[in-house]
Amino acid sequence: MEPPGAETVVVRYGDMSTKSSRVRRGMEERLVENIEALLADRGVDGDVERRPTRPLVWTDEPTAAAEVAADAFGVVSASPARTLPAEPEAIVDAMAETARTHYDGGSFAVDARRAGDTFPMDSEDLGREGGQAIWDAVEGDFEPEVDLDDPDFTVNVEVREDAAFLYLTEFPGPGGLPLGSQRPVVALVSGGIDSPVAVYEIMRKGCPVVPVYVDLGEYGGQDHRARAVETVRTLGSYAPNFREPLRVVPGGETVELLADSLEQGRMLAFRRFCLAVAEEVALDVGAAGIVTGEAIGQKSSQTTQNLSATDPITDLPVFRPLLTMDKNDITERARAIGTFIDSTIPAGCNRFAPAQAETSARLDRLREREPDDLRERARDAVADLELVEP
Ligand SMILES: Nc1ncnc2c1ncn2[C@@H]1O[C@H](COP(=O)(O)OP(=O)(O)OP(=O)(O)O)[C@@H](O)[C@H]1O
Repeated sequence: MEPPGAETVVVRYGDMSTKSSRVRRGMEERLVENIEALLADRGVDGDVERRPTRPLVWTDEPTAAAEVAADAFGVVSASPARTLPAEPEAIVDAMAETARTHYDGGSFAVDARRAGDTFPMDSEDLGREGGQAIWDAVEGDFEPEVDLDDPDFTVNVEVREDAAFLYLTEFPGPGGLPLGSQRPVVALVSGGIDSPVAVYEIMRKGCPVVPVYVDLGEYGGQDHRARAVETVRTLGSYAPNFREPLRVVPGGETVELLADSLEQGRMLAFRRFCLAVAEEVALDVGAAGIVTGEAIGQKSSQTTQNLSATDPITDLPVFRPLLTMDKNDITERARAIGTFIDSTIPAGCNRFAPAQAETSARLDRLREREPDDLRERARDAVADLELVEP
């Protein structure tokens, strides 16, 4: 719902506001570019204006533009709004007009906020005057009731030094930092439920992502790969100006070798191979680290002991945004961001996991058992990777 005369979107951000003014300015510019790219990608008109603390989108489609802006990383919320002079009379009149258009009975409230000290009224008085104006505007047709705690209808106003913004709805955003405000990372995407959520979470913190899928050959198959491609496509819709093709790295030969030669430690040797692959790609693209979808104890291969045995294959930091999350919460997140359906494409792959899972691997034993040339294998596989545009 938008107020009559709405012609803008008020964009609010969170963590960026704690930065120094120089850093914040850079991030605001980044955020503006990202919102512009999202609007263009989704075919919604809008001109984004960088303003201190509140970027605006000038648009003929405020509700659609607010929904798009609320998908930008860094944004806490976005509201389709009407811009008004920062003057009590103009604001109170617009509140009454908004109520005449949208109020259809029940309780109501005015939520007024004020920044700066040039406005000649405090927010409580503005709320009271606006409430009275709304009451007068609708009492002929309804029996209005004021309820400040749980109203059916709320008219919000944010008064700033140079303008006021009247709005009825807030679309929640992901929070975090604007994409591109951190160095890129390489993400290992298997297309399961977890790794796409990990990618989303690291993007939410500002890191552009180079996605990598290790093809399992006979142990994977077209559908296993399709899950990765589809989830990367969905994730790309949040990052149109940072979209990277999926790097599909042929791992079939190594997976077969591990399946034939290792019972104990097979999964962990494969995980180490994946990390070595990711490191090769990271060196190539200048990425600052590697992202996986692992969470402590979610699978036998993901005990803290096992994680400590896989990481030493790489010198890069391994980022695990889901480390302490529970499966239910991860699944809920996957549904919310739209990757869940893709992740549940039946992959029908052959069983690579050993009958007896290892939960407390020792690095020295793992090194003895795994092929000596795991790194070279990773290097060779990366040399043969295929770029797949999702
Ligand atoms: N074939 C693969 N290609 C790329 N990365 C992979 C692959 N298999 C596993 N990974 C990485 O290792 C992590 C743990 O792997 P695991 O086998 O436990 O996950 P999964 O169930 O296949 O997928 P997910 O963790 O995405 O739900 C994944 O989150 C992912 O980051």
